[in-house]
Amino acid sequence: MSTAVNPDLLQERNRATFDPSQLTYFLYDGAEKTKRKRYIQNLAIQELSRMGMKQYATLSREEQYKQALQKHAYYVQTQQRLGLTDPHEKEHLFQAVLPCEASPLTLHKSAFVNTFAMLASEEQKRKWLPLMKEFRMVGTYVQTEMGHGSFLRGLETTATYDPRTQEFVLHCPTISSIKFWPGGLGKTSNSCVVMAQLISNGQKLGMHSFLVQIRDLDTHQPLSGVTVGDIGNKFGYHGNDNGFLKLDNVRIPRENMLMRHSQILPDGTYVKPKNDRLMYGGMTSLRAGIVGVVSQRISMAVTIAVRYSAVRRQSEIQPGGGEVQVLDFQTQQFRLFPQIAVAYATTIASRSISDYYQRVSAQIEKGDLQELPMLHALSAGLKAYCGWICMDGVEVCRLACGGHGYSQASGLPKIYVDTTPACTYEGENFVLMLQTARYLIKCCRKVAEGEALPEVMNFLKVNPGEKSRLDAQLFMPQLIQAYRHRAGRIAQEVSQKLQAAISKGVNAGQAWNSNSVQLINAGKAFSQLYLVQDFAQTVQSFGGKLREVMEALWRLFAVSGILNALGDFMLDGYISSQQAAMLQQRLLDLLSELRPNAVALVDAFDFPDAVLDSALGRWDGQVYEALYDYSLRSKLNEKQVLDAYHKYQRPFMESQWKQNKAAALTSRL
Ligand SMILES: CCCCCCCC/C=C\CCCCCCCC(=O)SCCNC(=O)CCNC(=O)[C@H](O)C(C)(C)COP(=O)(O)OP(=O)(O)OC[C@H]1O[C@@H](n2cnc3c(N)ncnc32)[C@H](O)[C@@H]1OP(=O)(O)O
Ligand SMILES: Cc1cc2nc3c(=O)[nH]c(=O)nc-3n(C[C@H](O)[C@H](O)[C@H](O)COP(=O)(O)OP(=O)(O)OC[C@H]3O[C@@H](n4cnc5c(N)ncnc54)[C@H](O)[C@@H]3O)c2cc1C
Repeated sequence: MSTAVNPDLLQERNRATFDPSQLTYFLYDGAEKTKRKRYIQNLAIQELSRMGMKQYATLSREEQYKQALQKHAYYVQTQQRLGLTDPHEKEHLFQAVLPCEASPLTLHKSAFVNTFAMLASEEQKRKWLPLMKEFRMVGTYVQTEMGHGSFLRGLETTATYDPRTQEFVLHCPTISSIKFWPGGLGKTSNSCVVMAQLISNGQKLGMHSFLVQIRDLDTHQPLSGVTVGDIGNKFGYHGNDNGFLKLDNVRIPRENMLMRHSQILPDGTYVKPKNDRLMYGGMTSLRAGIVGVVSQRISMAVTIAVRYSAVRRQSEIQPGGGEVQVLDFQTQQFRLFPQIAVAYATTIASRSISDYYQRVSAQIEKGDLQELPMLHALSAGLKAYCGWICMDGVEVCRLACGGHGYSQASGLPKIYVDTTPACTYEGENFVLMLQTARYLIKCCRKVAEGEALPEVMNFLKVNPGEKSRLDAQLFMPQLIQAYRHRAGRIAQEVSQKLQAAISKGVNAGQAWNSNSVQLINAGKAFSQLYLVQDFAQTVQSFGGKLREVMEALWRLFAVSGILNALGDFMLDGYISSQQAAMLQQRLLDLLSELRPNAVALVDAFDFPDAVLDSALGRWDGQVYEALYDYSLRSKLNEKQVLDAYHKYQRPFMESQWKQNKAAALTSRL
C-alpha cells in the first residue's frame, strides 16, 4: 500500500489555523503524558500485531470471544509488566488493546471488584479482595433478571437467612427471576456479586448484595444448584458472554452477605444501613464512567467521518469546476461539525463528572452523605444525555460516509453497536432521566418554599417575563443564560403541573406519569445546560488561536442545541422569531468559520489507526487502497467458485432453464 499521505488531507493539515498538538496536550494532560500515551499504545499495537491478532469484524462470534479473552489477558499482563498504576495510562493501554471489542472480563474490575470493595466490610475485603485481584475469583455484577431490570424493587431472586446453619439460601423461584444479561456471566465468571431480596425471620428486607461462587475455582464446572450459560447472539457486543443464571436453593455462608452498610447477625437480626441508597454506589460509579466511554466513541466516529469527507470527492459545486471534497458541502458540514462539538463537550463533561464523583465519594467515605442526591441526579442525567447524543452522533457519522459507511471496513458499525447499549445498560436512559427530573422537582419545591439550593441549581429561580438579549455577536453569557432560562422554565412549569394535579386529587404516581414526557425534557435541558456551561468554562482556559477555534466550536454546540429544540426556547417568548432567524444564519457562518480546522480538530484526538480500525479514517487518507485490500480479504474470496454454487445456485439456475439443458450448458454466451 502507498505510504504517501493523500494530498487533500495534507492540504487540510497545512491550512489549519491552530496547532492541534496544543489540543492533544490538553486532552492528555501535557506533552510528557501524551508522549507516554503514544509509547504505551504503540507498544501494544506492535506486540498484538506480532501475536497475530485478527481484525474483530472478520471473526465469528466464538472467535471474537476467544480473541477478546486473549487480548484482555495481554492487557492485564502488560499493565503489570510496565508497572502501570495511573488509571489514565491503563485506559490508554485498554483502548489500544480492545478498541470497541467488548471483553468478557470488563465487568471483573469495573463492576465486580469495585462494587465488592464499596459494599463489603473491612474483614470481607481482607479475605476476598486478594483472591479477586489475582484472578482466582473472576466475577461480574449480577442484578438484572429476565422479568425486571429497571425496577429494582421488583427483583424476585431471594436470599433467605437460615439461622440454624447460619447460611443464606439463594433462590430464583420463577422463570422471570432468572438472572439475565450480566457481562461475562455465561462462560467466564466463577463468582459474582448477586443482588437479591433479603428475607430474615420472615421479614422482607429489600435488595441486598451477596458474594456467590457459581463455578468450581479449579475445574470451572458450575456448582450444584447453579444453572448458568450464555444468552445467545445480540445486536453486537459479541466478544462478551452476557449470561443467564438460575440459582436453585444455593446455600452460602452468612459472611457472604456484603456487610459494610447493613448486616444480618447470627440470630437473624437485621441491622439497617445508614442510608439504603449506598447499596446503589456501584451503579453510580459506572454511570459516571460511561460518560467517558461514549465520548470516546463519538470522538472516534467523527475522526473517521471528517477525514474521509476530506478525501472523498464527489459532484461539482460549480458546473465544470471539478469534483469537490464532500466536506465542502454545507450539508456535510451541518451534519459533521456539530458532532465534533459533541465529542469535545462530552469529553469535557466526562472529566468533570469523574472529578465530582471522586470528590463526593471521598465525602461519603467520611460519612457525609449531603451531596449524594446531587451526584445521583447528575450522573444519571449525564449518562443518559451523553449516551443519547453520542449514539445519535455515531450514526450521523456513519450515514455521512455514504455507502462505504455501511461496510465493516469503515469501523463505524463496530463503534455503533458498542455505543448503543450504553443507552440501556447501567439504567435505561428514560428511567435514569426521570431520576434526574425527580431531583429537579424536589429543588423546585425548595425554591417555592424559599429554601436554599446548591449553587449550580440556582437557574431554577426563573424570571418568568425574561427576554433574551442574544444578538449576532453570540456572547457567551447570553448564550448560557438562554440555556439557564430554558432549563429553569421547563422544570418549574412541570413542577407546577404536578402540584396542580395533586391538589385536584390525582395521586402522585398518576400525576408523575401524565407529565413524564415533560419531565424527561426537564432532565435533558438540565443536562444540556451542564454541558454548555462546562464546555464554556474549559474554553476560557485556552489562549491564542486555540481559544478562537474552540470558542467557535463551543458556539456551534450552543447554537445548534438551541436550534434543535427551538420550541423550548420560544414557547414563553424568551427568544423572538428575529433572534431565531439570526441564530439560523449564524449557525451557517460558524460552519464556514470552522471548515479550515475540521481535520485538525479531529486529528487532535490522537487516535492511532489501529484504534480507529477503519479503512475510511486512516491518518494517511489512502482509503481506496484500504477498502480494496479489505474486500480481497473477505472469506468469500478464499475460493473462486464456492461450494454453495454447486449445491444451491447451480441446481436452482438449472431448475429455471426452459430450453434444452444441454444447449444451455455452453460455458460462454
Ligand atoms: C471507577 C471506575 C469507573 C470505570 C468506568 C469504566 C466504564 C466501563 C465501561 C463499560 C463497561 C460497561 C459494561 C456494562 C455494564 C452494565 C452493568 C449493568 O447494567 S448493571 C444493572 C444496572 N441496572 C440499573 O441501573 C437499574 C436501574 N434502576 C435503578 O437504579 C433503580 O431501580 C431506580 C433508580 C430506577 C429506582 O430505584 P428504587 O425503585 O429503588 O427506588 P426509588 O423509590 O425510586 O428511589 C429511592 C430513592 O433513592 C434514590 N436513588 C436511586 N438510585 C440512587 C443512587 N444510585 N444513588 C443515590 N440515590 C439513588 C432515588 O432518587 C430516591 O430518592 P428520593 O426518595 O426521591 O430522595
Ligand atoms: C449489553 C448489555 C450489558 C448488560 N450488562 C449487565 C450487567 O453486567 N449486569 C446486570 O445486572 N445487568 C446488565 N444489563 C441489563 C441492563 O442493566 C438492563 O437491561 C437495563 O437496566 C434496562 O432494564 P430492562 O431491560 O428491564 O428494561 P425495561 O425496564 O424493561 O425497559 C423497557 C421500556 O420500559 C421503559 N420503562 C421502564 N420503567 C419505566 C419507568 N419507571 N418510567 C418510564 N418508562 C419505564 C423503559 O424506558 C424502556 O423503554 C446489560 C444489558 C445490556 C444490553
